[in-house]
Amino acid sequence: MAVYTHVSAEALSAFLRRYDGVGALVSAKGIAEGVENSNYLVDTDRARFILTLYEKRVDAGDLPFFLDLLDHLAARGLPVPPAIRDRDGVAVQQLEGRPACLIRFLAGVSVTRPTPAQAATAGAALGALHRAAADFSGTRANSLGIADWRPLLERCGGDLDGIAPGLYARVDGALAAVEADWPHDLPTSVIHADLFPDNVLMLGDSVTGLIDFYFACRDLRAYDVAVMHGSWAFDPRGEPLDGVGAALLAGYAAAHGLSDAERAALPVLARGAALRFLLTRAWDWLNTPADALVTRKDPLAYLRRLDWYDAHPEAFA
Ligand SMILES: Nc1ncnc2c1ncn2[C@@H]1O[C@H](COP(=O)(O)OP(=O)(O)OP(=O)(O)O)[C@@H](O)[C@H]1O
Ligand SMILES: N[C@@H](CCO)C(=O)O
Repeated sequence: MAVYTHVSAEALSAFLRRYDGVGALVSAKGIAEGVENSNYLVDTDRARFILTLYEKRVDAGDLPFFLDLLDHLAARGLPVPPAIRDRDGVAVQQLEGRPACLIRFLAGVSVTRPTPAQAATAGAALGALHRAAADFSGTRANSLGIADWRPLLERCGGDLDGIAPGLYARVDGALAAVEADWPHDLPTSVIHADLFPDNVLMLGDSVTGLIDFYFACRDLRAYDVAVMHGSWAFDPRGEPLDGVGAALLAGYAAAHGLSDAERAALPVLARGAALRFLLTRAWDWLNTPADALVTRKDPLAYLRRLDWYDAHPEAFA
């Protein structure tokens, strides 16, 4: 469970009183998903909300960018949850010593084993997101982009071999190959950069919510497609799901378009995305505080994807 910061009922009640019309606190439960921020499901006598307290990887200075992006996408009809402003127009508050936002609750559930039909609509939602982001002028560098992976590898160092024998050398070699082949001339825009199944809320085959924009940044659009491929087209252990990757790409291409150059780059972008999540998961695996209520995510599930991408260069043809 991702609850790093505990919120008392008194502090939460006082927090809610800053807002007009949200009602009085009835209950608050820590949410059992996620690893980055502390999230609570908050029920008042009027409605349901999400309370997010921003933790380790979210820089408070970036919050205005994320919140402006959510407002921009919501204004264009995307199912994203804007932060609610208090009666003074303030979205980012302080609660229990952390930056915190009250966020509109969106209906839907995230799928753990997507079908091709669900992957197609989720891919189309990413295409719609890229279309809507095209005229968003805000910008933020990718703080977990290709330039950051080697420093992260070196920070993990030989401890990686404690996760799996030979892991450091395997990642070092794979990263060198990705660095050598990385494309630098593909189209960029603001991208989500973490659109895993757990960040897409669905009812049946329809997308009802796109959440967790806290890695959004300006980077290659096709890298966003590769991040989605790695997280959607495999089961949680890293075994490929029949037809799901192809359906995801078809959904994205139909909604947005995917050039031949972008498609040709997907094999290296997908190996890069696999390394990004392998490395951040490995870092968390090695450094998660003992008292955190968080379920660590398995770094080796991304080693299996890396192996699969190496063995299937034809996957994106
Ligand atoms: N606006 C929302 N409406 C409904 N549910 C939400 C909303 N925001 C978050 N959630 C729920 O809270 C969970 C955790 O949220 P989120 O993914 O933002 O956390 P995180 O710690 O940043 O996660 P991650 O590990 O994916 O980076 C989601 O899986 C979802 O169940
Ligand atoms: N979605 C990521 C967590 C955010 O870095 C993962 O599952 O590893």
